[in-house]
Amino acid sequence: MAAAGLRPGMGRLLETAPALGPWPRLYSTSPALAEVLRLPQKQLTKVLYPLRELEQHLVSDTGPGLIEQRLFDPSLEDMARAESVFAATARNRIEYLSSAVRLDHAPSLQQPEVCFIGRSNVGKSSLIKALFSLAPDVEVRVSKKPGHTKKMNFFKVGKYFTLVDMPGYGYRAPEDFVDMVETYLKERTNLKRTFLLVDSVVGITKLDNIAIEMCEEFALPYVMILTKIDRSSKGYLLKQVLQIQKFVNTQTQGCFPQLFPISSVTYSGVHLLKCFIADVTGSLK
Ligand SMILES: Nc1nc2c(ncn2[C@@H]2O[C@H](COP(=O)(O)OP(=O)(O)OP(=O)(O)O)[C@@H](O)[C@H]2O)c(=O)[nH]1
Ligand SMILES: [Mg+2]
Repeated sequence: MAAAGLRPGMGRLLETAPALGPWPRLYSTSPALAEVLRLPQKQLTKVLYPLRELEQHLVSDTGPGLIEQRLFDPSLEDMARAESVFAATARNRIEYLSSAVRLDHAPSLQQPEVCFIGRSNVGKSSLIKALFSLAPDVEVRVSKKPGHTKKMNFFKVGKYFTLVDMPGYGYRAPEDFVDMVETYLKERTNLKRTFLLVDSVVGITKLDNIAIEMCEEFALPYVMILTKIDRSSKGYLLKQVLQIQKFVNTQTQGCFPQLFPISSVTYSGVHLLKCFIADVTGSLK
């Protein structure tokens, strides 16, 4: 079965997977880790470690570090623990808290906070919806039309942290975007990490560059997420990843050197990202 050759701990996690029968698709359509662990190894790597899967297509003499993917390399046990942080239960309430158009309207909380910024339509709300797929009562609105999210939307993840879905910059951005988002990024004291989403099909645009410069200027610790990876061929995605990785390595100071490619459709990369968020907010202790 698919477990052969997998890392320690995976076998035990597999035992907890429900008996589902053979997996019919090329990748996961289920957000639950236990079900992902039942996939054949190739598909499993693609869902849990998309960079590792891409790296296999690099020629061997290109040298290490071309894709910085092993800085954050959690065990499957950590991924399972992170999953429980993101799973709603009676004791772990995951809920929409409030929306704000100004920082002084934001809920005042002591919990660590993470926020998601990026161009309108890049997939911020879709990603948050995918992160909350085990909390189906939480409503996160997504739309084909850019500029859908107009306010900062705050969500509480149990006793662990809050997560903020931001309006997008660029096309149909709200008028007060700059006041709202810049002030938030500059002054929110419990903000632990900013996740900057870049469309993997489009690459880093001029507008993304402005956001990157803002993160750098405010000395924010930020992380680049590459969205919509289900939309490209492997070859194209690899080219984009290498280009963006080079940019991060040479042009940024505050950006975490490991990229997080994700698809909110196939859940590829979403489990790893959940684990990273749980880790940076101190939720895995
Ligand atoms: N194929 C694919 N489509 C995606 C993915 N993520 C988002 N989309 C689509 O992209 C569009 C925009 O998604 P949203 O999540 O609303 O984007 P947003 O960044 O929140 O946009 P604003 O709220 O306008 O700033 C929708 O049509 C989504 O279905 C993805 O991973 N794969
Ligand atoms: Mg949105």
